[in-house]
Amino acid sequence: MTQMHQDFPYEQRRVDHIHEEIKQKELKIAAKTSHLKQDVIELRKTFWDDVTVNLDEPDDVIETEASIKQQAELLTQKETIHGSLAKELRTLNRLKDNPYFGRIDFTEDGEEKESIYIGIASLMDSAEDNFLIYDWRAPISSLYYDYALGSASYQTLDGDVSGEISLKRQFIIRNGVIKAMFDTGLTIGDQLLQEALGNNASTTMKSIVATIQKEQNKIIRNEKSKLLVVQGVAGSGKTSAALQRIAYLMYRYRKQLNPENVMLFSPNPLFSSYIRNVLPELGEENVRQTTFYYFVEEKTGEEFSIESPFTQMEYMLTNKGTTDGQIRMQGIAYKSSLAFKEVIDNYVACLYISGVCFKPVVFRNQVIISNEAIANYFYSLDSSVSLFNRMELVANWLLKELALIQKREVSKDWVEEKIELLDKEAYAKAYYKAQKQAAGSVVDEEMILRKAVVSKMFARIKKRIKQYAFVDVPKTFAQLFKHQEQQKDLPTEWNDIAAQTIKNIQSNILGWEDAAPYAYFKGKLLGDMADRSVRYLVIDEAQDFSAFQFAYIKELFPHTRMTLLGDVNQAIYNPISKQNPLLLDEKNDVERITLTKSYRPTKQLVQFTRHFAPGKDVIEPFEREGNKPKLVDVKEENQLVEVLINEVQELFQKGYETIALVTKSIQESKQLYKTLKGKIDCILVDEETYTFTKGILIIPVYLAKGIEFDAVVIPDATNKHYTKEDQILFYTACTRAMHELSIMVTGEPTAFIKETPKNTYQMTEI
Ligand SMILES: Nc1ncnc2c1ncn2[C@@H]1O[C@H](COP(=O)(O)OP(=O)(O)OP(=O)(O)O)[C@@H](O)[C@H]1O
Repeated sequence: MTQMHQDFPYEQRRVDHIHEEIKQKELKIAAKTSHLKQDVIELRKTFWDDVTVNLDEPDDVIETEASIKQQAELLTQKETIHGSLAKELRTLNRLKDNPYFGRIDFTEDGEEKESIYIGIASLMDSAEDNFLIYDWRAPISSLYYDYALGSASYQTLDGDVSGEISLKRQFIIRNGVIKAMFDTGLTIGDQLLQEALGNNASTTMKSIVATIQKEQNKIIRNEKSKLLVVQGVAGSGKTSAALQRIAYLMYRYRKQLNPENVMLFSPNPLFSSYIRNVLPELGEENVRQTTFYYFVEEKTGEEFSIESPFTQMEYMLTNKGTTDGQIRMQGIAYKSSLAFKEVIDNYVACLYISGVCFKPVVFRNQVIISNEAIANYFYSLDSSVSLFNRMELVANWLLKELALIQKREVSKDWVEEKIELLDKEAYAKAYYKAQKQAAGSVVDEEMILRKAVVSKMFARIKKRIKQYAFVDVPKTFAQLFKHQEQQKDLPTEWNDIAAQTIKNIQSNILGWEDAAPYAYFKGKLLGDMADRSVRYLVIDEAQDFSAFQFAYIKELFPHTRMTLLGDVNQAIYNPISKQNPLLLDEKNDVERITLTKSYRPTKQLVQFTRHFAPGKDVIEPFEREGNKPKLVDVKEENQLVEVLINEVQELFQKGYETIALVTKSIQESKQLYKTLKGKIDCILVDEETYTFTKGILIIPVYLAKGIEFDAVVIPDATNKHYTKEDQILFYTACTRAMHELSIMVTGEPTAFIKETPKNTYQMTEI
């Protein structure tokens, strides 16, 4: 019997003991909670009994206010305690089934040996003296992730603690029973990781705390740099590390950090729902989560309908050969660059002297303040004052002018007609107000009503003025595309790009490539508050952000610590350039971490896909065995559908639960769905799909990004379909597979397969 087996009875007894301790704690908390709940109900019922309400004198009012405040505070205090007890109960409940996953025996220099058990939360003994379980994020727990047996150290706020690890043990505990335990000499033993990765893919991402790898732990616990940039190959655990990092930060700064202080940009709503469970599973609330699309849409306002990145992608995929497509492609590349940001900055500098377009103030279809008058006032102000500060001065001036006009309007004839049209309620309201204002003196009822009518009509205009609606931002932005001939490094097709952009703006449409530039420009013109509430910003799939977009983000969050995670091999939106946020040559306060090991796929899948990875990075497989990818050459094109169906059914019979037919575009997905519908039970995933389900999914690669499936089938991998330019798309599609990959061709396969050694895949001819 091995050492591990010898300890089994001891370890199971310990688990049982912990189970008992937890039950006792639960009982105590339940008793406290029930008292508190009773208190809260009672307090709500008798809230007013203990409040002395007296409104006779100003002093009495103040006293009454204080008394209500005191009572409310008491209620809030009790509710908060109740909330934190409920949270504690939830944590205990999770620990009851699976109290811990690891143990290390650590002898600190000069101290006695201590057994440290590591789980998803800390647990103290009943005397609150000793830790029965340490939270995986506690400083001492980093020993488990970072070291094998032997000398080891960890950091605390008081300095480094060093010593010796003499045992490292892993557990799989379910429902309070130890299912397996392994002693390991390596950092984190392969067995547990093998078991985690060997399972079927899940429709929601799982936390990886039990098997975090050393290099991932560096990302999770990084605290030094203001900007942490992680380049990691497909399936290396970037998203997993990002989420565990957020959980770590929430724990490390639990006194200072609220969920609103952390923001996560994820690639699309489907992906957001895919990762939504991870933080709650770790006992943390979800943080602010959005996509860059929604973020920008909020900034641009309602003037435009903004094209989504997917529609842009679809346009590019289906219009590549057309003249419009070529022009647009050049436009996208230019508008993604820092050179374009400079063009905007130069244009904004010119606007200090002239050029901002204004809209007239209109009342009852009449211009009451012309746009020329507004422009004259704007440019009469000191030109050293920023544009947005001048906007505020203009707004104040307009409101004053409006007050004078409003006064004049009150006695005009049209008001009488409006009074007659007032409904009973409005009439009564105005009358009541009049009575109150008059307080005993003679009431000029008509005058009061006139004022009420006019004031109501002016209220909307005033509100719009306060929102700077008098500035014609779209028109001012469009002008940028008219006079740039003097700019250096303009793309050759600039005039056509400009014409395309102006046409879109005039139709109230913003192409995705114009969305961030417009939002940036609008912020320069009208003012955009730097967001100080976000202390940590995590950007997943960062390679899909253009240099322009990232520069904009940095201006909006000047004091925020950022973590960027991505893979240059998967940059499907932007042609990868030196300006890509992952490659930016930032010197100050930047730390870079590279992940080269791919955990998602089997060894055989990595040995195949790494031959056509677009970059030159090293890609190491995790040693998990599986089948070689399958290349199915269908000789007769009309048999393709039947072969495809057989392939999918075969995979299904093998027990795979998520099988994705990954296509290049949504157009291809829709076509395939039409063909297969009724023949097999399949689901079309498009931009409107917000949750991810098991089954046979038909999905375009740009929506499958970041997600994984048990098996991936590429329905058409011919060289006509995946040309040289589609390397990133093809690579991204193939790397979504965890266990199996099947590639179909009818004719010549794509060059990427042809250049891959034949011994890395199995070829079948049908
Ligand atoms: N340390 C780990 N322990 C267990 N599973 C892991 C670990 N690291 C990664 N994985 C698993 O590997 C898979 C890929 O992880 P993840 O999606 O985080 O990678 P990624 O780098 O974001 O991938 P991609 O860039 O291809 O979208 C997931 O199933 C994840 O649970």
